[in-house]
Amino acid sequence: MRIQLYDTTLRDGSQGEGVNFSLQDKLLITSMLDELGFDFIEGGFPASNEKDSEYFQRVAEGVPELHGGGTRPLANAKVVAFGMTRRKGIAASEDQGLQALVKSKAPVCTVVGKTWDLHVTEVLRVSLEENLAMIRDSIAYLKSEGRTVFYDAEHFFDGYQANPDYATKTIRAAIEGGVDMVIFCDTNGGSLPEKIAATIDSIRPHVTVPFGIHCHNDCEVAVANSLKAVDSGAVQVQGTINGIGERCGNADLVSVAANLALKKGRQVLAEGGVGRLTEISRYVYELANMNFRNGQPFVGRSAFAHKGGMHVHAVNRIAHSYEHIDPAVVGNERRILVSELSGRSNIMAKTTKFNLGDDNALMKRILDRVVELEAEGYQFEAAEASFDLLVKKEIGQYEPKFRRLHYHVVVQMDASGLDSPGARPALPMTQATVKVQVGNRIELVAGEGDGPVNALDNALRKALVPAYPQLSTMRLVDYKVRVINSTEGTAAKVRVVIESADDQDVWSTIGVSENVIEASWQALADAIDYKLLKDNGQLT
Ligand SMILES: CC(=O)SCCNC(=O)CCNC(=O)[C@H](O)C(C)(C)COP(=O)(O)OP(=O)(O)OC[C@H]1O[C@@H](n2cnc3c(N)ncnc32)[C@H](O)[C@@H]1OP(=O)(O)O
Ligand SMILES: CC(=O)C(=O)O
Repeated sequence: MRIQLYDTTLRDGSQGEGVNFSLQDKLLITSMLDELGFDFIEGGFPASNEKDSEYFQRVAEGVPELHGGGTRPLANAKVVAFGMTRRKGIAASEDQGLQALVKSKAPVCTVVGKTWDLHVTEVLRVSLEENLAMIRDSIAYLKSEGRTVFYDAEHFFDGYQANPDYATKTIRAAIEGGVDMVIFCDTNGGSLPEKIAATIDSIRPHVTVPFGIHCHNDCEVAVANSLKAVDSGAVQVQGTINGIGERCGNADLVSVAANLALKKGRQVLAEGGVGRLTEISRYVYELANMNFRNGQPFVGRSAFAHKGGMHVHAVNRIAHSYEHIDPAVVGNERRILVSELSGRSNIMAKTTKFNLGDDNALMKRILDRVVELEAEGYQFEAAEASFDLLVKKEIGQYEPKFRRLHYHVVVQMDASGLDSPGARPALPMTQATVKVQVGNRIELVAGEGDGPVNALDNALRKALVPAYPQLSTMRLVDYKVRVINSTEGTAAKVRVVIESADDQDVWSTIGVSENVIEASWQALADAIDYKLLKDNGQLT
């Protein structure tokens, strides 16, 4: 049986700290959710702000095509407008929030209402009877306007525990109002799966309409709770992509979809939708301007990354020995990491592109070198391009493309700006001079930059571009520095990892030294070496 997936990334997800989608972001995410086959997309709270009310007008005109320009109508999903039950003491038809739902023209409206008597009397400060009327009237009004109506029973599980009789009356009021589906919400995220199952079993005889589940993740079990509710008869799961949302977030619909499809044999999404879960997860992180969560189940970069030597040995023989599913099924990929925890199998898997055969002695030599360098502070799992260069050196196929003769970096700052109150000090002047040998030529070149590494990079590139013009297409995209043994104060070693890119590839290189400039030089030099070998076809 199909389980409906109701995405609230654009409403409850936006309630997550630091999350703020622009209108265009919302339209793009809507388009991708629709492509994957999500059933419902809760686009926003039209009574809350202009952006959300405009969203519904724009979706009615069409969502952006993700590949190529133009707009298109939704193909799979229905868009949902969110609001709350009418305010106390007024008719539903007079309530501005409900009017905003009607004005949104969304075919489906979800209204949230109070289940927990504590919230009714102490937060809303209305009588228990008035709250029942607010629920009933609001739903009846939206139904009279021709909408499909879902009722989010806020704090359902806590409310039922506190006063099951009253909680049941609120659900009956929704049904009397003509609701199409009741959604049981674990709003505070404090319930465990056994409470979800027991509460649903207890209320079920009173629920004559289909029901769904909406869980928050405050106990880190929102996905488990959602799956449990499906076992107990829920036909809809509400959640957000990557679990973003208020406080600790919502049930991660990516994991919910994957578990329902792959573990429980339930039908979800459109054909091919499960295979795009990794894509949508990363897309939403990008638009939300959030870092990917490497350890995220199913779709994280590390979800199928094998590091321990014994694991890699086994995975090389039979992949599912250490994988619960084939990563490709959710659009992810297997990765083999190299580190001091590796065995020969990691090295063999990482060097297949060099066609080294199964030369055990060579694998052992490369492994020993990795272990030795990692003991000095290198970390090759973060710098796969430097690992490739290490392999080339160990197999005797490395020819340096340039030789460092000398570099000199100056950072100069004077007292300007310090004397006049309120003035900001000038930026330091940074210059680097680099002397390198390229073939028979000696190049002595100076460069400037925003900081010492930028100046060094500019000078080194300037020195090498005459011999290797392809370096002008390469750029530095990320620079990370980390103190390795911080207890040793200024004598501590630092590890620099640089990410570089050209029009085709992105690669990472590493340097380690007591001196941050020297560590940066090593990583920059490796980045350039890698680019030159790659462009010459010498990395296969
Ligand atoms: C569980 C959830 O996530 S529900 C969704 C929560 N999301 C949001 O709150 C984001 C959008 N919210 C907003 O933009 C604003 O809070 C608005 C527009 C909804 C309301 O703004 P304001 O009118 O300024 O009220 P404010 O936010 O301070 O307080 C909420 C009001 O709604 C009332 N209220 C809360 N829930 C309900 C409900 N289910 N039914 C009716 N009234 C309710 C409260 O009693 C309070 O009114 P009061 O001050 O008269 O007692
Ligand atoms: C409706 C909702 O977001 C909640 O109860 O958590």
